[in-house]
Amino acid sequence: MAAQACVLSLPTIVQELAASGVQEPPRQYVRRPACVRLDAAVDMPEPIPDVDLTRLSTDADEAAKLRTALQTWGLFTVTGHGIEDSLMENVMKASRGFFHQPLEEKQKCSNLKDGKHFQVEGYGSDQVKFQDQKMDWSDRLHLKVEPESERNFANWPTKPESFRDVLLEYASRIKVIKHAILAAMARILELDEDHFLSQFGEKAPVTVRINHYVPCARPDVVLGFKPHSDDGVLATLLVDNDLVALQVLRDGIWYNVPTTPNTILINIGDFMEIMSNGMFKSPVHRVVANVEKERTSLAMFYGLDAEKVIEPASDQLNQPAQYKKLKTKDYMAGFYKHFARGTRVIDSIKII
Ligand SMILES: O=C(O)CCC(=O)C(=O)O
Ligand SMILES: [Fe+2]
Repeated sequence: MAAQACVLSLPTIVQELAASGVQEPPRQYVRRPACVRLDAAVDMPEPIPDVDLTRLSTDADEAAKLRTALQTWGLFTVTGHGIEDSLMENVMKASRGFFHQPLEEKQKCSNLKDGKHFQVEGYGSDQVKFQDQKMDWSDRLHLKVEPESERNFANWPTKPESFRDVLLEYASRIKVIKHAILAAMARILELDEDHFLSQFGEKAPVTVRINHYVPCARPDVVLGFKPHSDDGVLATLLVDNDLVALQVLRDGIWYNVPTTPNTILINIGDFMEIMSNGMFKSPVHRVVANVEKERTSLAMFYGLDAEKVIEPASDQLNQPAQYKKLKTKDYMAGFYKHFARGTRVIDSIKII
């Protein structure tokens, strides 16, 4: 394990650290002295809006509910998507099952190629980009699902055996949600119904990030997932238990976001905030650690073709542009740098 002392190149697997029985998290996980508990938050004053997809295109009340969700929390749950509970249970079972395997098996999908060169796709922790970077108390498996031509099964787990098929099945079924929601968002802004859907391009990526959070004796000083907003147009989230762990920031206050198994939570991403000229906000969120229980979540991100220009629909909305336009690949180049520092690319392209 001597190589793991070099924090910059080889971050530790948190699951291994926790299994070794450490009580005090190592320095690189500790974010600040415990004057403010990092896991502190208040409950949301109202339930997260729940949008019924079967009524979205015909019922004005349902569309109004979506509009409110988009302009307040940037988060909502969806029903009426037709995805069976059994499929959601199976994809979460396979996801959790992956993390419950011996390290050796998981390392077959390591995101450190040749044991040292970091790539986004694969199993491990996030890239350490600079000295003193604070690390999250979680491990993750990151995979590219689309475009199909860029699916690299060499990075995918072969165990649990069901993993590949169930994930692909879930990814193909969940597309209906993206379509229904993006068409409804365009209608809400009185844009052409395919305004957002037409932005994706042929090589638009769909990526999956499966997060595994193990218990930590000091949830007051570490975070399971640092504050961030998601890249991409939107993200869907599925969880394996009802632990209160996800929090969203609004007007400087952290709110607990209740999440339950078999319920799909939608999260607006930065690209949508830009394209909607700030009408729809991409929420800053984080995940707090828990003393007793582990948790697994599966987030699916819908991005745009790397060559596409992300730009506000300011002309169509008759508004001055609030964000500079930029190519998706330039946004992504800045994303991981900002992500590591806990800052947001979107803040750097706002027109003040
Ligand atoms: O685990 C969660 O609840 C959220 C995960 C998340 O925000 C992400 O993967 O981007
Ligand atoms: Fe996120």
